[in-house]
Amino acid sequence: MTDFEDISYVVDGPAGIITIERPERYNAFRARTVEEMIRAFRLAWADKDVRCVILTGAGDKAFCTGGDVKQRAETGDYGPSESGMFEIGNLHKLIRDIPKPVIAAVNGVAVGGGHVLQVLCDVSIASETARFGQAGPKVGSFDAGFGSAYLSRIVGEKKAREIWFWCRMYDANAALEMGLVNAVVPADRLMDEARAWAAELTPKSPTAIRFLKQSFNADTDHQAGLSNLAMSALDLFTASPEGLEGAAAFAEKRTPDFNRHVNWH
Ligand SMILES: CC(C)(COP(=O)(O)OP(=O)(O)OC[C@H]1O[C@@H](n2cnc3c(N)ncnc32)[C@H](O)[C@@H]1OP(=O)(O)O)[C@@H](O)C(=O)NCCC(=O)NCCSC(=O)CCC(=O)c1ccccc1C(=O)O
Repeated sequence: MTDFEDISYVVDGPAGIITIERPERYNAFRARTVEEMIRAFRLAWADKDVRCVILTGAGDKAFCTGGDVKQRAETGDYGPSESGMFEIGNLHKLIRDIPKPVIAAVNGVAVGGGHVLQVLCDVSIASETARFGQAGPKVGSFDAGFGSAYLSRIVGEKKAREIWFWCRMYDANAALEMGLVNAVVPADRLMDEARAWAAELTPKSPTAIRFLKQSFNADTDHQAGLSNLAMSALDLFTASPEGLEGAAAFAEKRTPDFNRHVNWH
């Protein structure tokens, strides 16, 4: 496919490889990026030769840094898309619903909505240089759906709350220790390792894997409802003065001032 602008999609043996191609924005996504990823995942779903998907980012700095905060500071949204929608929730559901394993090849920083993407992948392989974390409370955003609920299934409630409330960054070994990733390899071996994991799937029964994936998902599928609610809440929050202050502060490279928004009910 050559008509992608923000991503690339290539089929390499049994793997459909989706690469976010916005290194100048640390592979942050805008509405168009999300829409293109959805198209690529659908191509991978329909292709009988593709046995798994590898999701990665261009360059050696970032896997994905979530929503494009500069775009949000400029226009108050994540920019135009063909559908007119910002379909991040549909992308999350697609990563879960595609009946083939999705491997995150985390080549750099995975933060905010970018971290949520790697959390939702079936397995994650990290380069030694990868870093992980959530940033919502720093930039006027949050993911109260899969990004928090499913994360706590992976690392446990205490750790998930630490990750979200304190917005710290964790290195690849810390991520491995807390079960956030499956393996850590030197940066120059990352894609070979991801391809090797993909090749190992080839002789396995695709139908058994499909049933297994659906079975794992069934246990947390109720979180899709939570995710819908969270997206609606986030739409309101990001347009609020508090949400806008977070994005503006990031774009202006200053500390946000949330003090006047303290408002407990
Ligand atoms: C990632 C950093 C920690 C890296 O720090 P550092 O190594 O010091 O590099 P920098 O100099 O900061 O960054 C280099 C360069 O990249 C630009 N950049 C980085 N991140 C972004 C971004 N997200 N958007 C736009 N641009 C970005 C940065 O400005 C620099 O450019 P220069 O031109 O050189 O100045 C650090 O960069 C950092 O903390 N980044 C911000 C991370 C962040 O806050 N991400 C967004 C979190 S909110 C979110 O993702 C919402 C997602 C979403 O929309 C959503 C909605 C509804 C439900 C769910 C979701 C969801 O979960 O996805």
